[in-house]
Amino acid sequence: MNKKTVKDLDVGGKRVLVRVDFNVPVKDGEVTDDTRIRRALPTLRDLLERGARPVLISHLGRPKGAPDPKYAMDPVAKRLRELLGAPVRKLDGATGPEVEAALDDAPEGGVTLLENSRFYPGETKNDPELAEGLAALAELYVNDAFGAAHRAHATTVGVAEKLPAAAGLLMQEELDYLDSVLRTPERPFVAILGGAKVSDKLGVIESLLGVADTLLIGGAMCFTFFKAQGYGVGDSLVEDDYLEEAKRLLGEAGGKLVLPVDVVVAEAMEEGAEARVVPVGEIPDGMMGLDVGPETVEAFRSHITDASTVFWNGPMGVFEIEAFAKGTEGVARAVAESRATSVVGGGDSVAAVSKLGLEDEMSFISTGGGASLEYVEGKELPGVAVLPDRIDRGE
Ligand SMILES: Nc1ncnc2c1ncn2[C@@H]1O[C@H](COP(=O)(O)OP(=O)(O)O)[C@@H](O)[C@H]1O
Ligand SMILES: O=C(OP(=O)(O)O)[C@H](O)COP(=O)(O)O
Repeated sequence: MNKKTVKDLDVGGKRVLVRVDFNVPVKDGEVTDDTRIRRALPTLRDLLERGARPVLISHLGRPKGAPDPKYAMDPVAKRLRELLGAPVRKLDGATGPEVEAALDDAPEGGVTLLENSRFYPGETKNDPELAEGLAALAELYVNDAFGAAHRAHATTVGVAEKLPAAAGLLMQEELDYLDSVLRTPERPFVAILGGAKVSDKLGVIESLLGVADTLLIGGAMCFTFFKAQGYGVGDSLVEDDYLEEAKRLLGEAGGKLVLPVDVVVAEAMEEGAEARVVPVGEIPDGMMGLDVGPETVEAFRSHITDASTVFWNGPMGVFEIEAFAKGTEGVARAVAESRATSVVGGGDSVAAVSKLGLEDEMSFISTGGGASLEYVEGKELPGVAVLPDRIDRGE
């Protein structure tokens, strides 16, 4: 990676705004997977050791541009406090005179965590006024939020244009690893896609098919393909705007694109719902597909076993609920057991792998799902593109 990093900045005594991706799963006020927080610690520790005063900002979930207690950063602050071993102060805003005044009183040797950036409507619009307000909080900017680098938002792009900026250590590690392994993968290269951000991910399938030898599709997105094939999908999640594209992709991809042969269905996506396995094409009306079935897991496993490189983003089903977790578990175990170089990316995929205690069996855990997908496609990530290049001394 030829970008300036935090190591190139003279941070001593300075206030440094750090964009982190603390978009972690939260249940009943507790962070249920802290991978993204732990992975940001090296940058935070480096800044603290060099006498900087870090001010952290992140989004959490997808609130609609206004404060929403469900997405407040307090549970994240609590977990960060336990992990960092230095004081963590959490503020209830992310910009404005009150925040500025609070930062003027910042105690030495700790970090300040700002409130969810998506409580501000300007964040996702990359509004220059919000970026200006954020830039007023610090003297330097560091982006360590690889998981959000594919978003051109005020905290990832706008503010980077207004302050001296650099990449954080996690950002550097992610880009260096993904560059070395996925841009020139050892073949066969098998990509596995799942999850629920269907409209985000359907768009990348075409370019992924250009890079991978086989693409295994599970999660919610397979139902758009089934519907495009003319199958009944009951109440499963479907992206109707993509049906034509799905049809075209199915025609063009041939055997490269592998869909489930059976699915787990239930009447509702909830704990205790009665689940059963049905062949694809036999999803009853009033039921929804919430996981891939056992025959699919076996079929996917044989592709994974033959692979030399595996890239996985998105759980195969609603793994948070026991009855719909077997597909994700089966695929996770197959990837863990394979001899392939394996990269797992995405907040929920990583949560699924760590829930099973399989992190150490993967070659690399990427903190970004959508971001790693776009990177593998060969796209430039806006949050990276905006950072200044590193010019070696003597050049
Ligand atoms: N068939 C399905 N129907 C509805 N939701 C699903 C289905 N399969 C997986 N999901 C959900 O997808 C979510 C993760 O999706 P996504 O955010 O795209 O993955 P990642 O964070 O790994 O990139 C999980 O919360 C999971 O419950
Ligand atoms: O969780 C994230 O992406 P991922 O689910 O693709 O890994 C990032 O924090 C980006 O979140 P967003 O997709 O709401 O912009």
